[in-house]
Amino acid sequence: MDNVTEGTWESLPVKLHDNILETLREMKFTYMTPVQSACIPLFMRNKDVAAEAVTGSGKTLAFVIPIIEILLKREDKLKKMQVGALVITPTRELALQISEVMAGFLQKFPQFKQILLIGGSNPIEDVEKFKEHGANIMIATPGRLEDMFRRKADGLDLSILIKTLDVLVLDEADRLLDMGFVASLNAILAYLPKQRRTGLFSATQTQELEKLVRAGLRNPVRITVKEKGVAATATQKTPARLCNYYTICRIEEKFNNLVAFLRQHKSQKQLVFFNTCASVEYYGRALEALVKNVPIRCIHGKMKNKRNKIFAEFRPLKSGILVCTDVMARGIDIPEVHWVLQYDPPSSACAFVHRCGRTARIGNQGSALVFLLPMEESYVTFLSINQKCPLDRMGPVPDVVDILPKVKALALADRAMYDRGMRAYVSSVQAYAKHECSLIFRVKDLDFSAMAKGFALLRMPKMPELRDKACSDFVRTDVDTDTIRYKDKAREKLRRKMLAELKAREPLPVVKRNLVKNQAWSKQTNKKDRKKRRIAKRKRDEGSDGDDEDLKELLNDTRILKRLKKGKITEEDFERQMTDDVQVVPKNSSTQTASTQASQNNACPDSQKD
Ligand SMILES: Nc1ncnc2c1ncn2[C@@H]1O[C@H](COP(=O)(O)OP(=O)(O)OP(=O)(O)O)[C@@H](O)[C@H]1O
Repeated sequence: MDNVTEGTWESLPVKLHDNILETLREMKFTYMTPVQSACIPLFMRNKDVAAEAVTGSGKTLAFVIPIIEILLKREDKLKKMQVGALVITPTRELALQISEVMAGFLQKFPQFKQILLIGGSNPIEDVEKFKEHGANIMIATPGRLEDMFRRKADGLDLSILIKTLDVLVLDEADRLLDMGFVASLNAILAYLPKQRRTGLFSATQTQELEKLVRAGLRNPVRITVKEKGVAATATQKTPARLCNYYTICRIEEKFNNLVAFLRQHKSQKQLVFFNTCASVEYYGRALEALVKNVPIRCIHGKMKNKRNKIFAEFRPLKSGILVCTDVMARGIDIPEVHWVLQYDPPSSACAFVHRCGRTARIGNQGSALVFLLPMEESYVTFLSINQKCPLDRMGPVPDVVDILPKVKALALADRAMYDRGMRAYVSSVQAYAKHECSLIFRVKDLDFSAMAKGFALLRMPKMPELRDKACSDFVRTDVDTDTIRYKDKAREKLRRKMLAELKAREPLPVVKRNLVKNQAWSKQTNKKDRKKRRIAKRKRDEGSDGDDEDLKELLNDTRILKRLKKGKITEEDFERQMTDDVQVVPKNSSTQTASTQASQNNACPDSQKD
C-alpha cells in the first residue's frame, strides 16, 4: 500500500510500549502512515498538534496511540473516576468507531477504562455506567458531553473528574467548529484544564480552525501530509488513488440515471449521498423496490437506535448500497467501498471532500461520481480551485430506462410513499436554497416542474418557494390524491377518522400567528418554535422510543388534532405541524396547501451532525 511507507513502528524516535507494538502486530500493521510517523512522536513529547491529512490516511491511530502512551507516563496514576483523555468527534458513528479502535488497544491495558458518550441512548444510563465502571478515556459527541457536565444533580460532577485531563483531541476539528457545534464546544472547553495537550485532526481545515489553532493551542506543530505523486506545489485534498468523476444529466432524468448506474454495479459496494433525511427515506425505499438482488440500507440523522444496527450490518458486506446523508460523510471507515455517488452535491465544499473520502482509503483504489445538472457544471471548476479537487467528466450512464412510472405506482399503492415523495421534494428545494455556493446552485433558476417530474410526484406540492412559479409543465395525476390509502391499517384508520372529524367540526376561532405571508417557511422560524424543537430534540436524545416510528407518528397526529379541536392552533398551524400525516384534508379545502409544509421538520440537511 502506497500510504504505508513511513518505516516500522520500532523506527520511531520515541519507543512505544511493548503492548502497543504487539497489538499493532496482531492488526498486521507493520508500517506507519505519514500522518502517524509525524504526529505520534510530537504528541508524545508534549507538543500540541494540528494535523491535516487526506481522508483514510490513518489519523485515528495518530492520536489513539499517543493517548495511551501519555496516560502510561503519568506520574500520579489515574484513579477509577479520573479522566485523563477526551476525544470529541461530530457523529456518533465516528465516536463508536474510535472507541472500537481504542478498545483493541486497551485489551492489553486493563488499568484504563473508556466510556462512550453519544446521543441516542439514555443519558442517565451513561451517568450510572460512569459511576459504576469509572472512565479514564472519554470518547464523546459534543451534545451528549455538554449534557454530562450538567448532571451534578444525578450524582456525577464531571467538572471535577476532568481536572486530571492530559490530552484533548478534536477529531474532524473543522466540523466541530461549525455553527452547529461551536456553542457546545465552547461550553465544554470552559470546563477543561488549560495545562493539557491538544490535538486537532481533520482532512480539511477552515478559517475557524485557524482561529482556534492561534487562540487555543500552545506552540502547535502544524502537520500537513500531502499526497504522494501530486505536484509539490499542489495540495490536493483527496487521495491520489481516487478516480473522481462528475456526470451531467437533466433534473428529470437524474433518478433514472442513478438507478441505471446502481443496476450496472450490483456486485460492488456503493454509498449514495443525499442532502436531506427525507430524500433518503423516499429514494431509499424506491431503490429497494427497483434495484433487486442487492442489499440496500438507509441511514440518516433522524434515525435513533436503528442507526448503529444498520451501520454494523452494512460494514462487512462485500457488495451493497448504503443510501445516506452526511452523517456518513466524515471519518466513517467502511472497508472496500468501490463507489461514492453524490446524488445531491453537498451543501458545503468540505463535505464533498469528506464524502469522496469514504472510498480509496489507506492506499486502496476507489471512485466517486457526482450528479450535476447542466446549470451546475461550473461547480467542477469551483472544486478544482477552491478544494484542490479535480474531477473528470464521465460520459452518459448507459442503458438508462424510465423507471419513474414505477415510483409513481409505489406512491399510489401506499400513502406513506406518497407523503415521503412530497416531503423529499420540499426538503430538497429548501436544502438547495441553503447551498453554500449559492452563485452556482441558484434556487431561482431551478425548474420546479421538471424537478417534481424527477421526483415522480403525483401532484405539485404547495409551498411558498413555488408561489410565483407557473409550474404549468407539470402534469398532475388524474387520481384524487385524498383517496390514496396508507398500507398500514392503523394509520389509515386514524387518517379516516381525522378526515371525518375535520369535515364535521365547527369553524374555529382565529388564532394569531406571526408568520409573514408568502415568505419561505425556512426563513420564518421564531424563538418559540426553536425552543419547542430544542425540547423535542432533548426528549428524543433521551432515547425513549427511537425505533417505533409509526407509533410515534400516530401519537403525534393525535396530539396535533386535539390541539386543533381545542382551538389552540389554527388550521394552518395544524397543517404545518402534521409533519407526517400530510393530505388529511378534503380536496378544495383551503387546508390543502398543507400537503408538504409540515415537512419543514423533515428538511433537515443532515450535515454530519449528531
Ligand atoms: N499503519 C497502518 N497500516 C495499515 N492500515 C492502517 C494503518 N493505520 C490505519 N490503517 C487503516 O486505514 C483505515 C483508515 O484509517 P482512519 O480511519 O484512521 O483514517 P482517517 O485518516 O481518520 O480517515 P478520515 O479522514 O476519513 O477520518 C482504517 O481501516 C485503519 O484500520
